[in-house]
Amino acid sequence: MKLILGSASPRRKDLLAQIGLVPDAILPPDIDEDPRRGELPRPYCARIAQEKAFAVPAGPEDVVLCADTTVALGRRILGKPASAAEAAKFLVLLGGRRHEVITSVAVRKGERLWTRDVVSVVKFKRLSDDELNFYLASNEWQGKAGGYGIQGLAGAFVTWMQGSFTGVVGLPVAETAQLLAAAGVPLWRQA
Ligand SMILES: Cc1cn([C@H]2C[C@H](O)[C@@H](COP(=O)(O)OP(=O)(O)OP(=O)(O)O)O2)c(=O)[nH]c1=O
Repeated sequence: MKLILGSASPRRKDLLAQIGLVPDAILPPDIDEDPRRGELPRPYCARIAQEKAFAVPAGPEDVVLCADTTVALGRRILGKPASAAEAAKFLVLLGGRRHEVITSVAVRKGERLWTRDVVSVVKFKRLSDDELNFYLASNEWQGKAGGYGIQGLAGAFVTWMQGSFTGVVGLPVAETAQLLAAAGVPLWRQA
């Protein structure tokens, strides 16, 4: 049995290491992440995590771990911004209000699938022009859902949150440990 992390995200690798797990292989999936017309954030996020899990090549006894993180403002999905201008638009939308961060985790062994959606709520302060420009210049918005990373400079914008901090960063470690245990991955074993 091999543990395969199906993710190009360095955060997911680090969060897995936080619970003492080093994958035998890292095989990032390549799937179409465009939302379907009218698709709501949570079903979208769950669908993408599952599609990622089935897109990773693995043997019948191997365990594949994939996740997707989606920022949702009401029914609206804020994905990874394609440009600084789009990141600016997202950050202005997020300023002064609450939004949801959903991370869906999918663990697959052969045809069996274990899944979990972890929903957190994050509140941003209203951003001044200086804060916005400083943040955009940092480039920390790149490759992150909603155009920010709570674990970096944007942590200073977060006045309140409820849920799973590790979930917001990309892999909710408590729920992931449960799913992996269900799939038979040995956890809490002395080296
Ligand atoms: C909201 C938020 C997201 N993110 C990141 C986590 C994810 O890496 C990224 C959302 O994109 P994802 O599509 O979930 O993941 P990814 O493209 O980085 O990697 P892969 O699909 O190969 O697993 O946003 C943070 O790092 N901090 C945050 O506060």
